[in-house]
Amino acid sequence: MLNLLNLSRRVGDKTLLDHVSLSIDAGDAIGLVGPSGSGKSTLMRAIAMLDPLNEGVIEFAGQPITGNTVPGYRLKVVYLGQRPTMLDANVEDNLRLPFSFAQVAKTGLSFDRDEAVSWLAKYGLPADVMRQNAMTLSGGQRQAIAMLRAILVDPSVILLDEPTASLDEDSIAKFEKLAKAWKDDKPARAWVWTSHDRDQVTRMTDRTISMNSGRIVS
Ligand SMILES: Nc1ncnc2c1ncn2[C@@H]1O[C@H](COP(=O)(O)OP(=O)(O)OP(=O)(O)O)[C@@H](O)[C@H]1O
Repeated sequence: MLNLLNLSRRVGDKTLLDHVSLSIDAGDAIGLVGPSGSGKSTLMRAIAMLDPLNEGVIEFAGQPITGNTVPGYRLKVVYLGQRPTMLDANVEDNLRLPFSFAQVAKTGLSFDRDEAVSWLAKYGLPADVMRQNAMTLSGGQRQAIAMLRAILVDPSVILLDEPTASLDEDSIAKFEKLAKAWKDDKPARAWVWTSHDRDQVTRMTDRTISMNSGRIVS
């Protein structure tokens, strides 16, 4: 589904990614591990095409992604970081936000409130949370809303970059359950998940890739 070929990223004289190649297949659940500073976030952001590359090609569904194919690709391959940005607005407005983007409108997707409410319920939140200001949510709830905002646009791959690093045990369990519900819903869905918690990597992924110094080492 997704082929990364020889991705390199340099900033000044520093090499952040050094000729990284990787295939992500439909249904994959990949754990990306490595010491702090080894390049995991840099690789995840590169896969999401959020940062420029000096070298390399990203192919999605057999097509190299460049120029006018990038915006559509960004809807299918989505990055979720540790502290996602929320609008100072209610949860519903936050969930509706992607649907105001021209690129999403082009796909014909529209915001489905009932679907949003059913995902909230899977996380254990009642429908009236839709009216709550997102700034008043707990860290775990905010992360769940950020995940739902991604899910509602129907991506193929989610890049989960230490999504639960700052959460308590209960919120971690609920987030993992929500993520599993998304993945199990369609077998072709895939994720790459970075975490310093080895137990979480074991729970949430089928194969592990290790990075060091901007390279995949195993
Ligand atoms: N924009 C940038 N400019 C310069 N150096 C950067 C930039 N972004 C990241 N780096 C450096 O690249 C290296 C890899 O950073 P990255 O955040 O990808 O590591 P990581 O493996 O995700 O670490 P952690 O596990 O702590 O999150 C680090 O040395 C970091 O300081």
